[in-house]
Amino acid sequence: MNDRETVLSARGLSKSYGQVQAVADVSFDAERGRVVGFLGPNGAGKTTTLRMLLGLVRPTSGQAHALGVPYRQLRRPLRRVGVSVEADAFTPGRTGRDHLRCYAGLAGCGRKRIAELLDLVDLTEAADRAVRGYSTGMKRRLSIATALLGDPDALVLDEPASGLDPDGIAWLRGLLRGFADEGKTVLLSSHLLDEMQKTVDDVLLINRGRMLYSGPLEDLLTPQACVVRPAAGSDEGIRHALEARGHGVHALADGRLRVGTSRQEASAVVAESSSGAGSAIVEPCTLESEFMRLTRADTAHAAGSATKGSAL
Ligand SMILES: Nc1ncnc2c1ncn2[C@@H]1O[C@H](COP(=O)(O)OP(=O)(O)OP(=O)(O)O)[C@@H](O)[C@H]1O
Repeated sequence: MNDRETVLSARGLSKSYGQVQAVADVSFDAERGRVVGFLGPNGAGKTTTLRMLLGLVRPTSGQAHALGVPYRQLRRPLRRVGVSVEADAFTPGRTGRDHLRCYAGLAGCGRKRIAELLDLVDLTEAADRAVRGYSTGMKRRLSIATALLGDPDALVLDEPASGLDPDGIAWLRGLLRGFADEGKTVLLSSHLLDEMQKTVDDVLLINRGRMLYSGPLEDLLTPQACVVRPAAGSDEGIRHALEARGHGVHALADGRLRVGTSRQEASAVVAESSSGAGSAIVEPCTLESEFMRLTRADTAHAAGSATKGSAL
């Protein structure tokens, strides 16, 4: 197998629910050895796409493949693609250990693997308690253990970090990195952008069901752009100074400005502006800044098109 082997893929995937276009013509490849973050605002279409990939939702059009075939055609799927998409899908009266036992047969593993995984997700002590008494984070850990049971080639995880405490989130980051470093593939959705910036190799960014960006994180975080945080009262002056020099400026949700030039150039413009040096902090782009820039621009574009359409 070569390094750039596609493990999970979508081609022209679309899904409509009546008038709602949940996913529109989405294509991507998640490659071997990569952690791929699937990001987007609420209602963007992430869960619907993951569910189509896993054969849980039938696409209106397009195809999704796991290891070269539709997920439902995989033989021994738990050994190929580990899945955590509904962290609450447990029988409440069953213990954590019994839950894993139910899937162990399908995953082709025995008691030893169950004990190892309970240990890995820090549930050994709680293993013989009913899942109904588990906290949200404990259920999430059990769901992750279930995904890992068959020692699969790939993991598909929908918001795996939600409900985990800070130690748990750091643990998950290490787990996913180690998994990818073994040459396996992770596709995960999350709203925790700082965490995703520390975790992922590639980014899929979706908004209104459409793919806005698909590629390496490092290409998204280009040094040819930066984030300017103006001091109170300086924002208008700094914005005008940057725009007067021909730099594209996008206001982020929290008053910061995402600027299409290097940090060095932005710092020089700030220093020369009427507000003067020290009136703003200039920082590198982050996954959060690029997420906000791309999704806000796309949403504004859609709103503009809708207004134009209704005026006709
Ligand atoms: N079963 C369904 N019936 C009708 N509409 C649906 C259904 N499932 C999803 N949708 C709609 O499809 C769109 C995408 O939803 P989806 O759950 O895929 O988004 P998401 O990106 O996972 O959102 P979140 O970040 O909030 O979990 C939304 O408008 C949602 O209301």
